[in-house]
Amino acid sequence: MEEHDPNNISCPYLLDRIYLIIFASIHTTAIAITNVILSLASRPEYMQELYEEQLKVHKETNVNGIIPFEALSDMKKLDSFIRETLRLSVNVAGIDHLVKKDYTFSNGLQIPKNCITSIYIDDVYRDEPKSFEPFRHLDINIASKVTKNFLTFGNGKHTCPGRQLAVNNIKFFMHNVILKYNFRTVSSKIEESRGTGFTALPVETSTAGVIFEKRV
Ligand code: HEM
Repeated sequence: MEEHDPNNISCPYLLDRIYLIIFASIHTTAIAITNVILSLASRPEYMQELYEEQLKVHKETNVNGIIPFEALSDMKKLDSFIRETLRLSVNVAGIDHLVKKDYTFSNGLQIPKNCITSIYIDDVYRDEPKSFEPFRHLDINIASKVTKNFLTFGNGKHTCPGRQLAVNNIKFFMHNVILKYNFRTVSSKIEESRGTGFTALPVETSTAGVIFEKRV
């Protein structure tokens, strides 16, 4: 791909970039939604609590069957469930960055310029227990909030700028699915994302079946 010259805007260059962002944003959000569906289907014991919350939000806020954007902040339990799923379904390593100048860490470890580094994300998450506790983040109520031990959306200068949009989409989607269906895994067991190398993708690799039953 050609280099970007701010004094001579190239339409093909910009379109290439936009195409990449659209592709990446849809793919990452779809993976996250699949993880949340699998996560809840694996733990149907939380379904009723989440259903009651969605029903309350729907009854209190819907206008002609449509809920307003502001209603998203009333879905505290759903938000926490999503964050806990995102916390525990990340890749073992990732968030690759190019080192732009020689760098020495405080412990003496040196990384030369032009190296590509990956973060050992799995290790960062050991700051908190690895057990799935869906309502651990109730006080945060913004599943996209970046903290030192929550790296799903990266951190620092290049933190994902689409994270709020992604979480909003996941919340709207889950709100509607929970209101319409009861669902559980075919195996009645917890189905995890399956790792391929250091990545964890539910979509391509998981063969877990999920049964959806329409609510009456
Ligand atoms: C659940 C969904 C998503 C996940 C897990 C995700 C994750 C990430 C991660 C880990 C990064 C790298 C951050 C870093 O280098 O520190 C990133 C960057 C980025 N994301 Fe997302 N993302 C998601 C959705 C989206 C959406 C919906 C959009 C756009 C509408 C988007 C646009 C971007 C862009 C433009 C960057 C590059 C930022 C930069 O380099 O400064 N992402 N994302």
